[in-house]
Formats: sequence, C-alpha cells, structure tokens
Amino acid sequence: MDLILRRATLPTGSQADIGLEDGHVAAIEEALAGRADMELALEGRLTLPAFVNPHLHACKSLWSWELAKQPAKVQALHRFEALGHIKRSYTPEGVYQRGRRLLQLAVQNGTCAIRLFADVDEQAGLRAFEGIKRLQAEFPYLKVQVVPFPQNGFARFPENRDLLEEAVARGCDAVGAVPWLEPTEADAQAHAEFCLELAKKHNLPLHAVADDTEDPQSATGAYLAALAVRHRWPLLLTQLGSLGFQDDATARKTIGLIKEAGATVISNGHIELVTCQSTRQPIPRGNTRVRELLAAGVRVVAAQDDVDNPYYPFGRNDPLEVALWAAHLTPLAWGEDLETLRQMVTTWPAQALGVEGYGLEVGCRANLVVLDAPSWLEALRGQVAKRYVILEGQLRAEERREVQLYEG
Ligand SMILES: O=c1cc[nH]c(=O)[nH]1
Repeated sequence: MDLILRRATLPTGSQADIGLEDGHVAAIEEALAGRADMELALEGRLTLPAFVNPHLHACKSLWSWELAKQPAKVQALHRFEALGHIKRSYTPEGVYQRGRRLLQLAVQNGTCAIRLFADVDEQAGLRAFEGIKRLQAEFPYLKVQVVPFPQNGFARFPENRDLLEEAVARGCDAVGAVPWLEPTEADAQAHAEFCLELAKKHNLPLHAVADDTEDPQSATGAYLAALAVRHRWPLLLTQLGSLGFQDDATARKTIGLIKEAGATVISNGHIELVTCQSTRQPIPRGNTRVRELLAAGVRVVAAQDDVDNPYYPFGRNDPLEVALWAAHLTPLAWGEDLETLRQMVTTWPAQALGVEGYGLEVGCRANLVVLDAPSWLEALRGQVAKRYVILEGQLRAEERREVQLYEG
C-alpha cells in the first residue's frame, strides 16, 4: 500500500482502516494487516469522499485584488459599475492568478472537483475564459471544469453570441446561460434557445443561472426545463430564487418540469442573503424551494457560487461552510436531513458533474477529506479543520488549528 489511514470513521459511522494504492481505494478493513509507505493515525476522525463544488464564478472572484488597483473614481462607483471597469481591464494572466488562489483554497478545503465559470462578453472578451482554462493544467489532481458564461446577455450585446460560440469551440465542459437577465421574455427565450442549440451542437450539458431574483414573474427555469424535456438535453439550473416567491401551484408545475427534465438544481442560498437589499419586512430572500424539489425527486446540490466579488463579499471556497449555510436556509438540520446535506456537497454534485470513480468504496479514486471531528454534525457545528486532504492517492494538504486559552 502507498498510504494507510488508520482508524477512520466512515460516513456510516463505523470505523475502519483505509488502504490506498495507485491512486485508488484498495482496501477498507477493520484492521488492515501490513505496513504502508505512509501511515496516518486518524483516531476516529470522520473521513469522507472529497467535496465537489459545482458552481463558482471564478473570473470575478477575489475582485478586491483588482479593485485596489483601480483609480479612486472607479473605487467610488457602485460595485457593479466598478466591476464593468475591472472586466474591461482583465488580462488572462490576472484572471489566472486569482483563479490559482481559488483553487489553492479549494484543495486546502478538501475539494476534488470544481466547476469554474468565466464571463464571456463585451467587457471580458475571451480573456477571462483564457485565464481560467489555463488552470486545468495547473492542478492535475483536481478536476477543474470550465464553463463560458454570457453574463451580459445577447439582446443588448449581440456580439456576445459570437464570443460564446468561439469559447465553446475552444473546449469547455458545459455551455453557460443566464436568460433571466435579458430585458424581455422574448429575449430570455431567444437566449435560452441559442445556448441550448450551442450545447447540442457540441454535445455538452447546458448550465444556466435561472431566476436569481425575488420576482415571481421571472420564470426562465420553467422555460429551460421545458426546452430540456423537449430536446431530451442535460440541464443544470443554478439558483431558481423566484420559485420561492411564486404561488404553490405555479411552483409545483415548474418543479414537475424540472423533475421530468432530469435536471440538477444548484442552490447557493447564502449569496441571496446579502445580494437582496430590500428594506421590506419580512425581508424577502431569494431562496429556492429546496425541500420541495428534493421531495419531488430532483437532485439538489449546494455550491460556493461567489468568493469576494460584487455579489458576495465573503466566502473561503469551502464546501463545509456552504453546507452550514444550506443547513440554515433550507432548512436541513435534523436527523436524516443532515445526511441529505452531506450528499449535497459530495456525491450528488459529483454525479451532476460526471466525476468518474467517485466515492469511498474499494476501487474508487482515492480522493478523501479527513475532518477534525468524529461526526458530520460536529464537523458542521465546529466548522472544523480539514486535517488531511488526499487527492489522487496523495496527501495534498494538512491543517492543524492551535488555540491558547488563558483562564483566570
Ligand atoms: O449572475 C450571477 C450570479 C452570481 N454571480 C455571478 O457572478 N453572476
């Protein structure tokens, strides 16, 4: 064996030794005989298949690095206007450097696969996409998927269609879309149809941000799901905030279509908590109907979405933190729901992204995160250290926290 993890607590709660060889899980036994080149004593720490983050707007994240370089008059602008200036000054190298830091955080936080979005539009051109694509070769033990994303739409900027076509032709893992931001319903439908046709042409899934709003009239999620049903095409829908503001009958119809399409829903509710600036009471939060989607049999997963950008000033690219937010927002906090929550940041996003050999069983790829807690509940509650991160069979990160408490 290359590496043996002694006395791990498995997701089932039982304890075992885990033997890793040639980048695979080679054995899981109560007491594994023999020695390995390297052995780690886990002393009952929870060991999970590593996390999967299915949605991160990487090119805009860590924007404060860029904002600090802007002249004072740009820094004084509303954050979304300042973003326009920053995107116009993007270089592939600058985007790549910020993306690199995001991926270091991903590894440190126990992530084995991540889907990065790169804006492709009249402001960013193809520069963000070029910078993000370079990251795929940088961390060979981390599966990095890239999605070109037409953030500013096509109705106002028709040239963005050509840019998206060019990016997709250069190679990517899904075609991005964001029809709900178009000015009219007809434009939104044209946007959805264009992106779906492009996805079909290149045999790629369609990954759309849909209805990231409290406006119940925004219903591009339903339109996209209906298209996916009609064309039998794989679809991922991020956010679906408006679903929470629609009447039950309308929402039920949309959920039925999403289920029929076999689409995955990605909920990043923590973003909505801060992007919503309403002063109305109760404060409207654009969170989707996670529990109803789950009850209907839809695969629902949670993602980081943004790290330090105009949509969300926080974030550490940490799925354990995302899971804690999701626990509060959905809510999925008690008993069996905690198991659902764990699946939402591990197995289900791995399935949605088509990560091969994923899991903690003999024969799976050796991508594991060892949490500094004996159980998932305690890991969530304590937001504990990722004691060991093992990717493709090798130790890639180790975290120990030290606290000195002086009493009296
Ligand atoms: O449309 C969106 C939503 C969240 N974050 C982005 O970068 N874009």
